[in-house]
Amino acid sequence: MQEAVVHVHPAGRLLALLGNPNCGKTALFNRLTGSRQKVANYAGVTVERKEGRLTSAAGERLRLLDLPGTYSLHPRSPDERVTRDVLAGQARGEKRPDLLLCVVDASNLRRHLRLVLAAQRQGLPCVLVLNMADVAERRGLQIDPQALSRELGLPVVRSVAVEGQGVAELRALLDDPTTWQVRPHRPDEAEDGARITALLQRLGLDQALPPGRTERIDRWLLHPVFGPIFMAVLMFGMFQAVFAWAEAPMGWIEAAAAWAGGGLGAHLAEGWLRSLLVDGLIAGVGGVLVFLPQILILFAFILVLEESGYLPRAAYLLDRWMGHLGLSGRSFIPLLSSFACAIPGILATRSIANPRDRWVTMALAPLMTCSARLPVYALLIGAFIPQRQLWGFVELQGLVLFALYAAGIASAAAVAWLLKHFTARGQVRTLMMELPEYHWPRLRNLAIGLAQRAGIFIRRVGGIILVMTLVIWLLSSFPAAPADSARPVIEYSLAGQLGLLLAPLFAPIGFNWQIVIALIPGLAAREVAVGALATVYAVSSEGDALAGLIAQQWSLPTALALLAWYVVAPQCLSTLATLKRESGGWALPVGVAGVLFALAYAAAGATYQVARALS
Ligand SMILES: Nc1nc2c(ncn2[C@@H]2O[C@H](COP(=O)(O)OP(=O)(O)OP(=O)(O)O)[C@@H](O)[C@H]2O)c(=O)[nH]1
Ligand SMILES: [Mg+2]
Repeated sequence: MQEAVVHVHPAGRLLALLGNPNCGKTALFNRLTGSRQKVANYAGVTVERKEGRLTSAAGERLRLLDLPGTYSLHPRSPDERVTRDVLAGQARGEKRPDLLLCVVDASNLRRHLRLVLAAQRQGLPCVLVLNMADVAERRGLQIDPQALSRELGLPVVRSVAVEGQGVAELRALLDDPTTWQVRPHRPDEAEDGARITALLQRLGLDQALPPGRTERIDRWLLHPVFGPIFMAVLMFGMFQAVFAWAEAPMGWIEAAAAWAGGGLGAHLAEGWLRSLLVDGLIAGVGGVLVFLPQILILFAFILVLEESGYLPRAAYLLDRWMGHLGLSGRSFIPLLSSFACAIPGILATRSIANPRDRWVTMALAPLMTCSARLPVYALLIGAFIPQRQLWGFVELQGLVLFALYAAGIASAAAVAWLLKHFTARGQVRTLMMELPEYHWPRLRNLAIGLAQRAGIFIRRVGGIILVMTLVIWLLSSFPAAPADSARPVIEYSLAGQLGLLLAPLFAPIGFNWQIVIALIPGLAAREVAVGALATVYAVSSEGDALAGLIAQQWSLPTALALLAWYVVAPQCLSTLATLKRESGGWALPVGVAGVLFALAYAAAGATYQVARALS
């Protein structure tokens, strides 16, 4: 039988947002469609096409595509290819747009207008969105939208996307039939530069802007000596804050879980139901949920860094250093995103043009310490590292957390360095990266960002973590022990038996069988290991908090070995699946998993043996 591919497009005319990176396309998209796509102050935030719906002023329903930013229609990186394909009508399952909304940064017309001229040559109707008008005006640029409209032969709308200015005018334009007409354009690309210069001259916009706030700040933050010092202090302060600020809210969550467990325990008769609810549900899920405050503090820092415009500066400062590892500053932002989660980090590599750099960056992403590791780190640090201050102002626990993140970065550096020697290096690259204007982060965006992260974490806790924790509870509770058993009850259960069976394999690196049990469901989501430990210990003991129990029962070398394991081990199946999808084959995920598991075993083993020898 033959099958024909039939593309069925949803109803409604199709609009697409086109523009250079970081000109505010996604901010406008969110305002027009009510979506909450990620907006941040650096180039290359959007790497996929996203769809939303909007209504015109008169009530027509239309579809709008948000596209990755691009400097030209001759794509150099995978994300730019996405945009080119949509414009050419070659994107799979999508028709060619009926109208382009060309977004430009009004304070940077000379560069941004090039793409507008290129868009006009596509033979599609265009509207020019003069975004960041607030920034341009603050810097003393007076742009007359009507004059610009006459020069370009396009409708022009002044906009401040983050405040919703210009949105109503755009909606109204969509009801005007002339908006949808293709206008004549000049075909010759070679003349674009001269044309833009002449145009800016005629509009009186060709004077060089005096140095603004951004230049003044950068004199310090990009200073060869002061810049790196500032960056180090900033990162260090971030990890200090994660422990220092989270203490109180963590106490509240712990108290709530203990209260719920105690209350339920008192009302239910001894038996499997009580064990399921108290040991499985409350111990397991509460054990993970307690780390929410720390995760949110970490994300608050990351969001402020993203919105302020500091991130590309950090990339710039690290570029030379990354060059020694065979990478460029381009890899910095994908790697930094991986501190939240490796999956968006791997997606962000689409903005890297060089294929070799791209796959190396993807391979390194799992080594960056994702937020799912934070609960495990925090649990072990809380149990084994005393709460003490060094030199009167440094929290020891925060220092150890900083060291663990640094260890992840150091192992990534080591792998990158090895890869540099074993793979063909790409050609020498100079970092071409825009340094955006600094912005004050908007409180509203920050709150939305944090609420989204909290939502993701709570859904994980209520979903995969809950399910896995209950599975662990089942496996650790059945089959039940005989009435006259001499050994601990849990050793009769399936989980106990499996753990005991696998334990010899992990004995050389200091793991006991309880850890082994916790690591297996940890493959589904790293935090599950914490919930699983909480459940395994709750089943086999009475009521103490997990941190206290493991502090009694594990040796310090065992705890350090587990930390070392967690720094390196590629314990997340969804990351490996993303690696397969983005690299288009099995070689990368299988290679990464193999190498990193071997490294994790070696690192944990070395840590264990050294710590034992020293203690
Ligand atoms: N002051 C000001 N800031 C804006 C405006 N529009 C967007 N921004 C900020 O500019 C930055 C970039 O916005 P995005 O919407 O992520 O830009 P984008 O064009 O989607 O960027 P890519 O996805 O990387 O191509 C963010 O920090 C926004 O908050 C505006 O009109 N005025
Ligand atoms: Mg975007």
